Amino acid sequence: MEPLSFDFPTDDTQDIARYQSFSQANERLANLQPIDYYFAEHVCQVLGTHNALVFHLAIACHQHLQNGHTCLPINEVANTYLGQAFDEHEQSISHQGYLIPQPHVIDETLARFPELSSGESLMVLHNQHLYLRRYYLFEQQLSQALSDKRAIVQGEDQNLIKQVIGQLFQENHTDTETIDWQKIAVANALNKNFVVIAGGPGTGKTYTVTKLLAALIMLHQKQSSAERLNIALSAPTGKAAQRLSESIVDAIDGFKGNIDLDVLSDIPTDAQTIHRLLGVRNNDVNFKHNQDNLLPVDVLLVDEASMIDLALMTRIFRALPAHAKVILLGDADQLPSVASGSVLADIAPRPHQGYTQQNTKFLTHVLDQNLSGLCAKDQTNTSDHLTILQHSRRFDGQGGIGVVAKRVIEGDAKAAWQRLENDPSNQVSLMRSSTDNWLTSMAEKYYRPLLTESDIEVAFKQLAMFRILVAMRKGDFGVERLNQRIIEYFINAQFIDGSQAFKKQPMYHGMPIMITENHHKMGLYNGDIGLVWQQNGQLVVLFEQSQGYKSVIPSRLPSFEVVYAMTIHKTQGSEFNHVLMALPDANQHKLLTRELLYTGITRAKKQLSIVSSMETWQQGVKAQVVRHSQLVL
Ligand SMILES: Nc1ncnc2c1ncn2[C@@H]1O[C@H](COP(=O)(O)OP(=O)(O)OP(=O)(O)O)[C@@H](O)[C@H]1O
Repeated sequence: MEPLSFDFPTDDTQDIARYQSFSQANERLANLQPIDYYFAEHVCQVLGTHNALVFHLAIACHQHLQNGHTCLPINEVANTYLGQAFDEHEQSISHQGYLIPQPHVIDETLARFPELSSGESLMVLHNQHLYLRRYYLFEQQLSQALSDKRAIVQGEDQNLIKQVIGQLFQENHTDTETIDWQKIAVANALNKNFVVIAGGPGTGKTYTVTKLLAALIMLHQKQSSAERLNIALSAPTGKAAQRLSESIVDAIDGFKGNIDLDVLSDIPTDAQTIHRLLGVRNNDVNFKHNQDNLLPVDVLLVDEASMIDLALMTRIFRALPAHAKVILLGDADQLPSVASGSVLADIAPRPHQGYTQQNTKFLTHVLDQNLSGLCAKDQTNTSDHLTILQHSRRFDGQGGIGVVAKRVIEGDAKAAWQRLENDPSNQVSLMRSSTDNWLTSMAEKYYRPLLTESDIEVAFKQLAMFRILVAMRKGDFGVERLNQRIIEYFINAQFIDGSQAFKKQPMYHGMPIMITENHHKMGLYNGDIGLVWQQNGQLVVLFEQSQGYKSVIPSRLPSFEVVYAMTIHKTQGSEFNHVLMALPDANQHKLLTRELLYTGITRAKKQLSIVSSMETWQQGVKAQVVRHSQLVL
């Protein structure tokens, strides 16, 4: 392929420049990756143009995708420099960058390429946003699938629904003003095939959805054939799937005596990862289940939906039969997925926008309560598919963890900090001692017992007690350094044999590890946690399974790392009794966001310790994750 050259317009703001190669472009544009450059080159080649603006917008579009956005909003990049950078020491410009012009210039230029708006070209222009075609199609397909499924189903037997809900929620509300959001969440899922039940930790998402599954089974039993309703449970990670299974088992136990046993026994308890559900194929990015080979399910429940990116969510919906009902559970305030998109946050707008008149009428009838207050004033902006559970049973109004989490997500850094400084509930505290002090005291208390424990069940319970959470991999408060410091402490204190632990890869009894890549054949996935264990004279690594443990010889493990400390991103879907969150120095706080802090805080069940300066804290609470997309419902 002939390299393209780009003649830049000559004017006061733009030098004449000509890229003959990636390295030339790299001299002018900071943070340019070869893949950004070659994508842009390919776009221009297909469009048959040497236009510098199109070339640079294609670079920006590709870079946006790498940064988690699904598209590039043209108006936001107009009048900004792409790839301009400064040399801080010399206080001079290191990369001149490219000035993206005013919106009307962009519009006029892009209008010369009608194929961009056809949806068929490599880069697609849609509503003033540029996409890579693949992501445009993902967004379009998902929007369509969600709209189809969330439509209110006509002809449901509302009296039967009312009867079933009456059986499941027997408590007599004399106070007709009180809104029971759990009850609304159940009813709201019975007249449509797509719902989101959102809420913070402990708001009863799993409890509610278990009642919902019971309702669906009861309706199915009363309405139709002898065939069982085929319900699948799933979550993005192994850990989250395991927690979902456990919570559903607990909820079922709690319902015994109130709900018929033959209904409860039809509720499945075995959740699997989404990848396993869809069926991973070796050396193939496509799943076994797709539009040509649909999943054999009537109801699909997906937990921890905030972790699911646009591409995976689209693939889930592609693989579903038209009649299947989808229930997404999640906390929309948490960090979005690692890969592109922020699907849950996009489709669960907060505060709730209200319901359509039709849906409000349905809820009012089946719940036998006047719910007109839930009807949206603006009927063009409604969220029939959404219920937000409000009341956390884990964090009652008094506990410090719940209060700090709430203040952080509201953006009130000062109030959150004051609570950290003085918490009457003794749940939250600021660690003011030196790093050596808190690190060794935590390692002594929580991690040292693992070194001498001989019961693997007790060891896994001990490991779930505590975790150090950090924002980054590198730096003094990065994962790598903190893990290394704990190992060094154990060696210096002679709790472990230094000659063993200082080999290239430390390996000793009671060492916790985390898998960092998927290995489908071995059934080990990125984020799975194991314990190195002395067994019959040799070291193996044990992983918890729904029943028993998977044992793997260390030499056969996919890549992994020690996990005394881990990044907040990786803890999504997990919880610990005690969390210590160590935040980097103020000058590294660019990575910190409100959502990151909230996610870290809400991993703690009983105790939360924070290592941070006030300045870092304030900056973190102020910054919010921004993900550009046009996925709205
Ligand atoms: N209506 C209720 N009555 C009694 N107990 C409830 C009710 N709702 C929830 N709970 C209890 O509150 C606890 C938290 O509920 P649940 O696990 O369903 O919350 P969750 O939102 O799924 O939490 P997480 O996000 O942490 O998974 C559980 O012990 C559950 O049994």
